[in-house]
Amino acid sequence: MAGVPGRPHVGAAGSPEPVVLSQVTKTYGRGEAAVQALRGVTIGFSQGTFTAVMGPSGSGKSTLLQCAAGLDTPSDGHVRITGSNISDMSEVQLAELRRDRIGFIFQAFNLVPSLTAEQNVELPLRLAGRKPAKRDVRSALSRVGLDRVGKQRPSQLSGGQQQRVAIARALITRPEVLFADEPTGALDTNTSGEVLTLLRETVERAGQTTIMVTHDPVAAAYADRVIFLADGHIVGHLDNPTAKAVIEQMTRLEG
Ligand SMILES: Nc1ncnc2c1ncn2[C@@H]1O[C@H](COP(=O)(O)OP(=O)(O)OP(=O)(O)O)[C@@H](O)[C@H]1O
Repeated sequence: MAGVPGRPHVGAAGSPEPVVLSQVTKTYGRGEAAVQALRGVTIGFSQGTFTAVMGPSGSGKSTLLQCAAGLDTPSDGHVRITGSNISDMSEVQLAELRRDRIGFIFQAFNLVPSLTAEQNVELPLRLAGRKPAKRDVRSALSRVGLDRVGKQRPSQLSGGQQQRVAIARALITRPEVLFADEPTGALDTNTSGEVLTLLRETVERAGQTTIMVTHDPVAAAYADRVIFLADGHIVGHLDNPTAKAVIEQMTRLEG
């Protein structure tokens, strides 16, 4: 898994892998209270693919996502994001990486309540000291199907609309990788379908590398690949998953 610093890793299939984990372990706490959340995870995420991460509660899904996104550092092993080993980066460099090259979407939307939809979408650019062009902000909202709500605040929007604003905000910087932690966990079935279709379209249209943690087999079926975690290990994967195949695999893991 060695690579040239600053260049994306190239996976076995010959495609670039903007995110690569090599023998990653993560232990929380010490001594008797220590919890091993990840126990030697090695995986690459190819450019332009959509991966779902599934597994029983406590299997390490969120920890994997946090380490893969540079929000947390592994106890051992290496994480390379867009070609850089995050262990070699300072806090400032990591913050810049997260700001400029990575997008995040969370279950709880995490919009700023006092800002309008447009101002929320502009926020990552403002934080990076860039002046957002109104045209870019409107077109980001338009791409997620929200042409008319730019001046509204989050409390005036439905859950699905709020998550669309969060997606527009995550994509405004054109990040190399989009991480989503349970993005449909707070949405009803129909709205979930709309949000997942939007994520799928972004992968197809913009080649957006997307990694999503989910508990929902129907959501996982929107991905190109599902990886399954159990007890901190990757224990299997499914390519071109169907919800039925995902349910079968999960039943085996939880049984
Ligand atoms: N900050 C922390 N401090 C201590 N233990 C933690 C911490 N974060 C996670 N853990 C533990 O690490 C293990 C993996 O947690 P993680 O949240 O990654 O699992 P998960 O698969 O995402 O679970 P869920 O589906 O319930 O969200 C669990 O045993 C959890 O209790």
